[in-house]
Amino acid sequence: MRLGSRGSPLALWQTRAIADALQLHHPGLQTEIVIIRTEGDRNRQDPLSVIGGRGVFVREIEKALICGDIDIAVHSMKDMPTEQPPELHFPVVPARGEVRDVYVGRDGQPFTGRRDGPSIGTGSLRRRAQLLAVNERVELREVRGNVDTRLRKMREGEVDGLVLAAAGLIRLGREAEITEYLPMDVMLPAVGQAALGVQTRRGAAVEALLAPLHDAATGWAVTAERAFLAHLSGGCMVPIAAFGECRGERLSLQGLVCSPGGEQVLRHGAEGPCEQAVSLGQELAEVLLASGAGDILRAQRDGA
Ligand SMILES: NCc1[nH]cc(CCC(=O)O)c1CC(=O)O
Repeated sequence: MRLGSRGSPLALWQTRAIADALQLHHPGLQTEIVIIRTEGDRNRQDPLSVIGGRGVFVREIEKALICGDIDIAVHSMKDMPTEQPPELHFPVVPARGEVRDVYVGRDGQPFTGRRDGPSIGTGSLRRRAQLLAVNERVELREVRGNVDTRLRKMREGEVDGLVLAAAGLIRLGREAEITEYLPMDVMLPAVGQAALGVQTRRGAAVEALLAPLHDAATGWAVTAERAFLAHLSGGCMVPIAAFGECRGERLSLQGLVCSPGGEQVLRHGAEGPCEQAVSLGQELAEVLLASGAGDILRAQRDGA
């Protein structure tokens, strides 16, 4: 089985984890990891908002999947646009780990409760807006590069701190650098954060082999989060966040839309049966639209 992956250390860790899980369930299965360079990997200079965030880390990988160069693709679910080529899908969603974002501070001082305005490296509109909403004095900078590069630049003094996904740091073995886990009420994570997107051609024979990797609770949660995002027609260019969680048969979902400067934060929650994950996400999006999210999203799209 050929598994397509980006070449970053995080992407390779994630793809190896899927290959290992497959071999555990199917002893003797041969796997090969095929590294695919994406536009996001090639273009390290321009901000993501200029090269067009939508799908820049996935398009080439999807092409390889469609033409049969690889059998499955392993992505960070967070980086996947809500729409994908009609012949592709995610047949399984493996269990996700720690979903929260974290603050990594150069001097080890936590972010929450600070009165001064630290300089923080993050290009994510979602993170920028939520940081500004709790501390309008923060100075936001874009620090590009993969997780290791960003940590190095921060340690060298380019910024006082970084906000990153806990999952990425933990996977790279750099959990010890975490200064503070940001509470969900300060920093709601990205749709699909910490989950892996295991993508195949619809109906491919490999789907039977993937079946044991599915985690129903993560699957429902991610389905609701992505339905929420899709209903807002949001990509990664608008400050949108969501977090779904299954407890038994029930699914709870929190969703957030905010203005880029953090002045306006619209946040609501919903709860329902797991089986209704899609409508739960859509209904929560409707609640936010009714409370003014449409204006924020429109202004962001027109003005950006
Ligand atoms: N945007 C890049 C990206 N894609 C997935 C992760 C981390 C793992 C995850 O959230 O699934 C990261 C780094 C980060 O946001 O800190």
